[in-house]
Amino acid sequence: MLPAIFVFLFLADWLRPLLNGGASPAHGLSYFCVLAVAFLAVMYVVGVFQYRSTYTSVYDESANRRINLAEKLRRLPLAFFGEKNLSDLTSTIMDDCTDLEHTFSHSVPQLFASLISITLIAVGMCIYCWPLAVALFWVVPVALGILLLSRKGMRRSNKVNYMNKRAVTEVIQEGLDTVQEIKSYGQDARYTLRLDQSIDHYERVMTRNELVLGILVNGAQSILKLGLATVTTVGTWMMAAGTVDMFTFLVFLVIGSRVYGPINEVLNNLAALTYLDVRISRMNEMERMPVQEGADVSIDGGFDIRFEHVSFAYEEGKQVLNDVSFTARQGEITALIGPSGGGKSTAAKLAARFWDVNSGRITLGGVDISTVDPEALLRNFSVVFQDVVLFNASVMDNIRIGRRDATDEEVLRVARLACCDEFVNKLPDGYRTVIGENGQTLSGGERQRISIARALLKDAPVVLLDEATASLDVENETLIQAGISELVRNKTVLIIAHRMRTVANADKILVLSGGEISEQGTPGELKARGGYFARMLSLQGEKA
Ligand SMILES: Nc1ncnc2c1ncn2[C@@H]1O[C@H](COP(=O)(O)OP(=O)(O)OP(=O)(O)O)[C@@H](O)[C@H]1O
Repeated sequence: MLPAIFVFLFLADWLRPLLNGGASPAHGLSYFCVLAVAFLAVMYVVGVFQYRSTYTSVYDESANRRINLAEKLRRLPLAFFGEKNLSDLTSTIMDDCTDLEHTFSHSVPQLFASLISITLIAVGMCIYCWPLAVALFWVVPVALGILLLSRKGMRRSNKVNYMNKRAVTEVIQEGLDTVQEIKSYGQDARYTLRLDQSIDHYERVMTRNELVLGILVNGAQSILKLGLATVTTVGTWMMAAGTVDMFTFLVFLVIGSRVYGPINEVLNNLAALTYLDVRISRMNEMERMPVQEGADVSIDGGFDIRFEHVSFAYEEGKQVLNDVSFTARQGEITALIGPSGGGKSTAAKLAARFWDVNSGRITLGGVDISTVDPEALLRNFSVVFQDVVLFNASVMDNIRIGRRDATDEEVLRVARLACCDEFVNKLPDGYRTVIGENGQTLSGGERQRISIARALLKDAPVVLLDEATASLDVENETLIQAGISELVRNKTVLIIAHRMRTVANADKILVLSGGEISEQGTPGELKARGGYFARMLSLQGEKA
């Protein structure tokens, strides 16, 4: 905008007298040098201000958006993560936010700046000589019209591109996650073919969509070029008719050669804005997901867990638990056993409100857990699953996750109880050794011992042990019993195990089969009844 004004002032002062054969210019070159410097200074100050207000605020906003999305994810029920691909969620938080950030820091400010300067120039030119202004600017609404009319198609093709790109990411992610299985079962060629096909498809569709987009944007930009031709034609005709002077005609030609640049920017930026729709709708989808609500109440009526007529299905029509009722008492060990897929892990996860029940209710110390905030509820739980998740940190820090403010001595005590000493002492830096992503440098049994140490450190009143010792050999399982005994002392313990020797000391055993409780009682009672437990005992050659 300012350069155009400068050019106009200079031409009006220096060229008009020359062309009209009149007086000499009113201002000398030095005046225009000072004016140029002043204009440059104003442009610089405005630029800095614009950078600060636009970029800084956009990046701040972007950081907040990422934190809000991550915070939202944290509060979503686990069901959400079961249905979603994790790489997809990461892409939404990182890539989509980056796209939004880039568009709002670059395209949107440019779009508004260009629109404002074009409007001001157009108004100025209309006041100066409206017929030539019409000849110069008639192309703008036509070009914008073409682009706006094709927005629906652009949105559709952007969505297809986006989905195809996500599909490629998923195939790559799956390949990385399952590299061991792919190699073991000789699936390399099949996997590579699948990856090739999905990349090929993505490229083909994207090239076609880009071509369509290119034709539309270039078509609109080509229309713009007609503007200069109509200015030349109308200007020449008006000069011949004596209704416009040479200087005015020249001003329009000069402005005409400059003004279409910003208009092209507007067209490009408008096209870029259509890319955002699908990204914004994905973020909105995430933000609209219902979170698990509940009050931050402390449980003070003991820690008995009661299942009252609980039914649950992960997917509609596929019932996993059916009218299940039982009580796991504080100070007792309640064991859940039964055939694979019977619903044992599901029951344990429902008790910790990883999912919400479909009907019936679960109470902890008499409080309906669906009314308790999941984080507040989990403060009462120590959980040891078979699939242990470890962080890329030292052994010490991985155990300290159980209780962040634990001293080194407390961490070492529980580590010893969980029999971690034996393998940790062989690591190069002992408890300070960083164990790699998800503890990849450790064996299954070692990872499980760290997980038990974590639970010991947390010392919560309710303990869930889901196949907690399944990765340990009999010798280590026996060794670790001291730690487990300390972990479960005076607690409400729900233990899931396939080895009958692991549950032989339980106070109560529940057999979950087909989502229903088929047997319950003490180990002695169940053995005498000759049902599932007794059969398993004899199959595994163990004594209750
Ligand atoms: N996240 C999930 N989404 C959908 N279905 C699931 C999910 N987790 C488990 N299921 C299904 O629920 C049923 C019960 O699974 P669950 O893991 O509770 O059984 P389990 O008795 O613990 O089995 P196992 O002894 O083999 O660990 C199974 O049919 C399983 O396929």
